[in-house]
Amino acid sequence: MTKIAIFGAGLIGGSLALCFKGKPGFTVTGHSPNPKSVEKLLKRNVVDTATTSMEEAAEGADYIFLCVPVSLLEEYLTSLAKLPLKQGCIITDVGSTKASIAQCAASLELKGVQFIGGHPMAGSERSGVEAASSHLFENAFYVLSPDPLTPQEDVDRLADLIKLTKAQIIQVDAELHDDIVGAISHLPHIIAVALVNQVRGYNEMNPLYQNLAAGGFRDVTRIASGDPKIWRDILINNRENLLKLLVDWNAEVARFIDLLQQSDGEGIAEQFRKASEFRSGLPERRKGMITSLYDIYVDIPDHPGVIGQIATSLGNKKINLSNIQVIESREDVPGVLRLSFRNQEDVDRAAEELKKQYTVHA
Ligand SMILES: NC(=O)C1=CN([C@@H]2O[C@H](COP(=O)(O)OP(=O)(O)OC[C@H]3O[C@@H](n4cnc5c(N)ncnc54)[C@H](O)[C@@H]3O)[C@@H](O)[C@H]2O)C=CC1
Ligand SMILES: O=C(O)C(=O)Cc1ccc(O)cc1
Repeated sequence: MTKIAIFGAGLIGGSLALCFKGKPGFTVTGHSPNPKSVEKLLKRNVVDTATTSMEEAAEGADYIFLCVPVSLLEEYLTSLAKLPLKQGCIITDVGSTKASIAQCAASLELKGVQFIGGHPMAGSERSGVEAASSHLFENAFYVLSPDPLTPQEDVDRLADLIKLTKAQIIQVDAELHDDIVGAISHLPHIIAVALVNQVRGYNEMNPLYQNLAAGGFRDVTRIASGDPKIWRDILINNRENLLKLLVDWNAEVARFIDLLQQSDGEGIAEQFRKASEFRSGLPERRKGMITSLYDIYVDIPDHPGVIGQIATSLGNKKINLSNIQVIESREDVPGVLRLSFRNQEDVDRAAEELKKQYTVHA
């Protein structure tokens, strides 16, 4: 039996556990210091066994996944290094930053055990094991940041296991990872939060701001709902990169101030053209980062009961909806419904079914 131990089975750890659990030859153990969390893991059937004892969870494990908030990773790795681990055990993590944990691993004496940093580039603004899904990582990138001295066969062994998540594995140096992910994930989270808070301030004077906020505002700010503690840790950990990125962001803001002061319409249009061109080159339907869900959009006439009819027709075909959201709905104007699913198969089946009656944008 290959034993996989998951430390911190929340959104990411729980989703990994679901990818491994039930596969022939594998047994999955969850660890949390909190007895209520252990109980919940067992009740939700996310793991085969669960324990509050770190020693018990780690004992005999072939793979250990550290899935706790970034600020706890080093503490966990340091504690594990003191335990009698199985020879050949691979310890990995899922933290959104990679340089500090790599430095910590390099400073420890890990005898007969390898540490290989990892980061599944998929997730959501939700947290906790309640939001876990075995489909979370499908088609997403999964970064591995091995130290250059790590034997390739160990990296390959971990990669083979991670393939069960259906993610696409890519190796990136830890420092470079933090630089790039700072720009494409951490900075956007700061911008989304700052923008929401700017509008929240205006809304205190006039609640019409909130009422009118739809479409673009919602799309661009979804990630502002991320878990405050998880994001506090990520931003503090990657602060050096983020401070530089925010200087560059200030320059982008200053450019728009300048264009507006000059009423430079051509300059503004040029900014939109360049952005649109780059954005259209982004991978489609790749989960994680900005596009995160399997969504379809349905134009709906604005009359009572239509949402219920759509939900019922999908239910009749046993197609599971993971989320439903009215994006725009005004009197006499067709609204748009965003339907989210857990996998591509459900997206395709739902689109086929709804196309019979509605205009569907997949
Ligand atoms: N949220 C996301 O979309 C993504 C998060 N990550 C990384 O994954 C890791 C976990 O994040 P999520 O699963 O989103 O968070 P989560 O809040 O859903 O799960 C965190 C887990 O750590 C445990 N935990 C929290 N505080 C603890 C403590 N003091 N002692 C012991 N256990 C504790 C929780 O009980 C839970 O099991 C973080 O390092 C994060 O940077 C990586 C990719 C995506
Ligand atoms: O929900 C989104 O779009 C995300 O940005 C998810 C995400 C959050 C944190 C990560 O380290 C990786 C991916």
